[in-house]
Amino acid sequence: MKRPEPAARALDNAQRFTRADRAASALATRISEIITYGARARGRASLLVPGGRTPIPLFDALCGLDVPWQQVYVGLTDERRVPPEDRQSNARLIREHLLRDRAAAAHFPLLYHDAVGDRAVEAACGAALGLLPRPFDAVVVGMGDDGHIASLFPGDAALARGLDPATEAPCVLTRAADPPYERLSLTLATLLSSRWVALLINGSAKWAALETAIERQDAQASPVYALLNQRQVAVNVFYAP
Ligand SMILES: O=C1O[C@H](COP(=O)(O)O)[C@@H](O)[C@H](O)[C@H]1O
Repeated sequence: MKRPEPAARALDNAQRFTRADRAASALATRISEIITYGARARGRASLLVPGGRTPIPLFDALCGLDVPWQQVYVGLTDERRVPPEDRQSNARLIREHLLRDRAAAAHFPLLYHDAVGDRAVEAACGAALGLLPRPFDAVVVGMGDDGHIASLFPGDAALARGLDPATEAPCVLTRAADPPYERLSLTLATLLSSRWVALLINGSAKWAALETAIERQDAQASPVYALLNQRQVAVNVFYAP
């Protein structure tokens, strides 16, 4: 089967590094340039980042860089439905690894809210996101070995809503199998409302999952395919084995 554009282009143009810390450092430098430019040009800049283990070296590299952080609004691509002090919280991860050193001056609206009812939780997520300048200056997306992006999981009941390019919903509630938490995920349409997008992946298993996604051409089976195979904004893949 012919590899579809623009997904194939994203893979062909991937920036490959020999080590994860080198990929993290190059991505941190690029992000610092983008958000510094955005803050100077428009007064405020926004940066969305994923949770998980992969971006930790990126956060460690980025937090000490010379950026007008007090003009930067940091947000998450997704969150677990747990309070920010919980060990599973992505907000806690961001506070521990990114919002320190120079980056401690950045703004960080929380996606999680202890609202009652699923729609209220989604609405609170959307309201928090509304505090970030749009289009976002830079969005970094992570990916699981199963091809999930943000918290948009294959087989999840909310996946179609999360991938719908026409949705006006900024956030959807989803459910992960492992660990079994309810999640809050930005919809793909929201993730793509950005001036610049990167996909950060480490490890040969994730690269193989990316290639499988492009071969299968099925976003329901591999949500990352929907991220790669769109023409709204180019996806810059940063990869280290
Ligand atoms: O649960 C999550 O998983 C993915 C991938 O995490 P990693 O540990 O394999 O890097 C991440 O992109 C997502 O934001 C996070 O909530």
